[in-house]
Amino acid sequence: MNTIKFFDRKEALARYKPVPCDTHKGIQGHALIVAGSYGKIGAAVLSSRACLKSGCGLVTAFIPKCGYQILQASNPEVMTYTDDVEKQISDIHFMFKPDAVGLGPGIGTAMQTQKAVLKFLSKCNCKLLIDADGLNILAENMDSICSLKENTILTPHQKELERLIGEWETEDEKMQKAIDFSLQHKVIIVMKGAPTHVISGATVYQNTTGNAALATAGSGDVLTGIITSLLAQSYDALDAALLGVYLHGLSADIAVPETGTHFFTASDCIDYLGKAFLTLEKS
Ligand SMILES: NC(=O)C1=CN([C@@H]2O[C@H](COP(=O)(O)OP(=O)(O)OC[C@H]3O[C@@H](n4cnc5c(N)ncnc54)[C@H](O)[C@@H]3O)[C@@H](O)[C@H]2O)[C@@H](O)CC1
Ligand SMILES: Nc1ncnc2c1ncn2[C@@H]1O[C@H](COP(=O)(O)OP(=O)(O)O)[C@@H](O)[C@H]1O
Ligand SMILES: [Mg+2]
Repeated sequence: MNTIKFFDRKEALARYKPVPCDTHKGIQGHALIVAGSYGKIGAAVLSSRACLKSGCGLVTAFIPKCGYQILQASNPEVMTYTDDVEKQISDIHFMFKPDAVGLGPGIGTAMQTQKAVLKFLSKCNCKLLIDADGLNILAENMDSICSLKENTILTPHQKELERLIGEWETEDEKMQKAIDFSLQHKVIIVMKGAPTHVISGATVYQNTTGNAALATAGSGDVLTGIITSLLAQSYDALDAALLGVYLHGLSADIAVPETGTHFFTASDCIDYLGKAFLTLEKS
């Protein structure tokens, strides 16, 4: 069994980079969030807002046409590109070079979306995180995994992980299969759960923040936004994954004494992110 390293405040401080006082939005990173479909534009709203609220200079969301007004009204600071198709993504196109892309929350697995994602993956050469339906599409088209750039971040919950690596019988077997997958495909796996493990080849980190309040719709979409933001701000993939998971959990830990567990939603996770970042900035 591999040794597990605990990722705590000391580890987070060692990786955290304060924002330089002479920076500007043009060098704070431009992230692209590819998310949403009819009925799940909320996933795009949450992930793009979390991305912006984690320090990214510019955030653009690529969404189906039906999400335009919802997204612009919910997140006025986020720019949007829309697909030509109304209810789902059919062709991912944009006119700038993103520093990082977060792809998958709420996009569904319609055939035209699958084709669009596979085409995008075959051409994408920037830092990339794949979540949710992006992972489900990958699992249904395993050949395309060869086209992923080294250190692409995958953020599966348990069910999505099973679709990617197959079933397991014990927790040890699950961990070993995830490690083998990470080694074979040279990807970083954020194995979401309670607790979350970040797997980079044979190295496994266990996160030390987070609580049951995160068991609520959209909290994974928020995590996608946070990690993509850190990637765009020039954190390397492993540091972005580790710090993102830590801050996401910490935000919920800070929130819960004030909100309670039942009341807490994914939007609260975003609202308390500032206080989570402050615990690193103040030291
Ligand atoms: N407001 C929105 O627009 C929202 C959109 N969402 C999107 O909806 C799509 C479907 O996501 P789902 O994750 O619900 O669908 P999935 O079918 O991928 O996963 C749901 C299944 O996985 C199981 N599962 C999830 N986490 C688990 C865990 N930790 N341990 C064991 N089993 C677990 C559930 O019990 C259920 O059977 C995704 O694209 C997602 O991003 C969700 O994030 C919810 C909010
Ligand atoms: N009981 C729990 N304790 C700690 N973290 C949790 C718990 N339940 C869920 N989470 C976290 O919440 C997030 C849920 O992600 P996900 O299942 O993708 O949600 P969604 O797809 O609804 O956005 C993950 O980061 C997971 O680790
Ligand atoms: Mg999810």
